[in-house]
Formats: sequence, structure tokens, C-alpha cells
Amino acid sequence: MSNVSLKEQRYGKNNVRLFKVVRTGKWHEVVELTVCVLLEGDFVTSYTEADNSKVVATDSMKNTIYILAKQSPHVQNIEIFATEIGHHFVSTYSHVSKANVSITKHKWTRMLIDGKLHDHSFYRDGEDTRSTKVVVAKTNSKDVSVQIESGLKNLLVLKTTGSAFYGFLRDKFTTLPETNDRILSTNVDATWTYNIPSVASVKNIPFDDIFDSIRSITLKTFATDNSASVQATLYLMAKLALEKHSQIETVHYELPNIHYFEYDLERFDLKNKLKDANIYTPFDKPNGLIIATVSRTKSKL
Ligand SMILES: O=c1[nH]c(=O)c2[nH]c(=O)[nH]c2[nH]1
Repeated sequence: MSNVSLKEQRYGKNNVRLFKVVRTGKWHEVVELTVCVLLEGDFVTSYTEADNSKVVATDSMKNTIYILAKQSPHVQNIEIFATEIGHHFVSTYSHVSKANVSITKHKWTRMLIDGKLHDHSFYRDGEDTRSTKVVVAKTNSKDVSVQIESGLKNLLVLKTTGSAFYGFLRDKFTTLPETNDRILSTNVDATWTYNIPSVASVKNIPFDDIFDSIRSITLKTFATDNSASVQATLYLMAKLALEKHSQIETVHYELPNIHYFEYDLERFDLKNKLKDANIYTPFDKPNGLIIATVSRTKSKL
């Protein structure tokens, strides 16, 4: 008898690059995605007995993504498109119990030329991306459940005042001075989860509006909060997002603290400390990293 066993397995195609053009006469819309599909189910013997008979080739999964992209009117809406992909795999193959579909949407912003939106030209307006992770799972032979997480990644922000950091623990390891006015910069990575009652309800959730709203709550809170710390500003962002959107259950932020330290110019008889500071060294490494998940308090009733 073997003294090892397979604990967990999933497989699929990662980094499927996809671009779709939707043409309405001269007016063209574009969507560029990176898709990952990982299947779970009765694939154990492909690992333990080298039996490929149930293996859906990852190449076929790639083809399926392109075919569904051709047929679906929802490719721009990544949460709905990911649900369609996941639903396809669990409903087509009886031995697939779960499909994990992740999609990243890359930004193409329409050009404004001579004050007019251009028909067919776009530019990359920042490196931030929109993403989703959808899990479609069989609950019994007929029904499926859907879990959806949406996210915003790589949104680089900076403010030159309105941020302090003082009152922190001081001991023999501490050298950082307290400050009531510092530069604050972070690269926002936010995800939020939805309460999805059924597959049919997915089409009724305004994912685009909620994404736009959480993005603007994030930016506005960053800009206007008189920040006591990254921790306190993070919590406020998440709280405002949860208060505004009843469809979401949890909000998770990962915020690096990208430090900008005053450069020591006193050595050259130049004032560059506190109120006189205006020359800094940006340090991308090492960085602070503040991570938290915030959810609604369960009612005690
Ligand atoms: O907002 C901050 N939170 C910290 O936990 C921390 N630690 C540190 O050195 N600087 C900061 N800033």
C-alpha cells in the first residue's frame, strides 16, 4: 500500500490573453483580459495512475474561453463572463465539481481628440487593473452555487500632506521620529466579496457601478481623510464601502506604505527637516504593508 495520498488538486489554463472588439458601425469598443480557469473534480487517477481518460486538456479549456468570448455579449462585464465560463465547465462535464475562474481586465481608455471621443483609438491611462475571482460549484446534480470576489489592483496614489504618524510604541528598537505631517503613498490592492443568492441573480448585480463607486470611495477617502495611520485610513475606506453597498459582504485592502524620507541636507547647510522639507528620497523597498478585511457585524437579534 502506498504511504502517500493526493491531498488537493486543481488544474487548468493560466494567462489566457484575450482581446475583443465590439463594432457598432464606426464606433468600436475594446476589452482586453487575462483569464485563468482551474477545474476541480474527479481527476485523481490522472495523478495517481497516469490515467488521462477524464482529463479535459488545458488546450481545450483555452479554446473554450475564446469560443465563449465570441458568443457572449457580456465579455466587458468580467464578473458575468467569468460566471458563464465557470458554469459552462461544471454543466458540460459530469466529473467537474468546481470551476475557479479568475479574470484581470486591462485598461484601455478612449482618446479625446480635439475635445471629441475618438471612434477607435485608446490609450493606457495608468497601470491599475480590475479583477474578479469566480467559483462555480455543483451543490447537487442540478444546482450550482456561485461565489464572486471583485477587485481593484495597482492603483498608485500619493498625497503631500494630511497624513500623520505619532503615538506609536517606543522602545530601544525605535528610531522613527513622530510626525504630524508626512507624505503618504500607497499602491491600492482592494477586493470585495458579494452575497450571491443564485446563478440567475448574477446578471442583476451592478458590478460596474459598484466597482466605480469603491474606486472613488478609495480615492476620496485617501485624499480627504486626515490620516492618523495607513491602518486607520484603510478601515475608513472599507467601512464606507460596506455602508454604501448592501450587496457586498467583506472588503479587503492590502496597502503598502511607500515611504518618502526627508533627505539629509543639513550636512550641506540646507534646511530640509519638518516644515522646511521639500526634498525626499522615495523608498519602494523595504515598504510597510498593512492588510485587513472588514465585514458587517452580525446582528445579535
Ligand atoms: O501608517 C503607518 N503605520 C505603521 O504601522 C507604520 N510603521 C511605520 O514605521 N510607519 C508607519 N506608518
